[in-house]
Amino acid sequence: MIEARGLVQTFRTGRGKEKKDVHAVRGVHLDVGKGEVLGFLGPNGAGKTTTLRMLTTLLRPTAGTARVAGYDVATQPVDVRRSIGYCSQVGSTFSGAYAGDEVVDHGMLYGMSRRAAVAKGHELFEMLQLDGLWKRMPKNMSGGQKRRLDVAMALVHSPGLVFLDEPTTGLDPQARANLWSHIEALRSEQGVTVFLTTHYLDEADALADRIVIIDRGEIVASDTADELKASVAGDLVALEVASDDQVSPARERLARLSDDVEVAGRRVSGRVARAGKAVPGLLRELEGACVSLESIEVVRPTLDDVFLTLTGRSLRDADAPSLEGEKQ
Ligand SMILES: Nc1ncnc2c1ncn2[C@@H]1O[C@H](COP(=O)(O)OP(=O)(O)OP(=O)(O)O)[C@@H](O)[C@H]1O
Repeated sequence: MIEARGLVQTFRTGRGKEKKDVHAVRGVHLDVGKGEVLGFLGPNGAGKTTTLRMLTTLLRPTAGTARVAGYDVATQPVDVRRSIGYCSQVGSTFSGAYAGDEVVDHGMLYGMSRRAAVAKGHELFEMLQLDGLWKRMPKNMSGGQKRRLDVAMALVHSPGLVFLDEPTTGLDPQARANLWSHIEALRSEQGVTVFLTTHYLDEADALADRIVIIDRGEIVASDTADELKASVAGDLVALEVASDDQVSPARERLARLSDDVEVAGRRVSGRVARAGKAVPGLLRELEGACVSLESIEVVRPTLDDVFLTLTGRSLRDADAPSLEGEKQ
């Protein structure tokens, strides 16, 4: 559904001597298959929206090519737009008409008949739990309802591929969870391919089949959340032994599985690849060495651990301000 090769976007900012190039996206390769939910994750300013704007034909790439839904973004933009749905980060600007009429107008803009757009609109209102709000003006809706209306607008013409740019930013936890279940249903019930940008780790973790992490305009990782976590960080295994003389044998057994064992009092911990598989054997060995445990904790790494390992920075704190290139 999406095939991007070497996408580049360089913005020229400032005037006269203050002219600067901002290298927002620096050679992005991406492949997204049919029916896949791709989580496009990165800190603020990493280049997520810029990449998405190139893929949706809103911005012409400085270099590189992309095919979206089978069409070239540079030479066949109208075909691309007809084939996709797009929910922008800022949301739609509504005209002051009723919510239902907004959706119908949007569908007709894509060439649907009024009757087909009304029918599809009602179907989407039901699916997105907007029933009863057809004749409500969007300005009188809650943030969560408005965001779901944005999604309805993106879906009215039944695209097979939908781009959602930070769809849950600004929503309360309940509204976020609610929108997640709708996004999940798009894929599982309707086979829609979803390209989702987010800077929420839990969102990418919960929704995406595959996660692509972008940092400073470059892709630094692409895999399932499980594989990313397994390959980079390893699970943290923490043992609490029953007495001081058991620390040493526990440390020795854990060191067979982990390169970075740490000891703090009676707590012995270390990162272990695929701990779910390794821990039963470890427990048997500890028992054989007469080590008795007060507790054992296995903590799975987060996507933030992955980002930290890849870039040396935390995704939570990272922003990507230093994209500016040479002064012109
Ligand atoms: N029109 C523009 N002119 C100049 N610089 C721009 C423009 N649009 C974006 N940028 C810069 O390009 C970089 C990437 O921005 P982009 O909006 O793609 O990031 P993002 O990952 O979507 O961030 P966020 O999560 O904050 O939305 C940033 O440094 C941004 O300031």
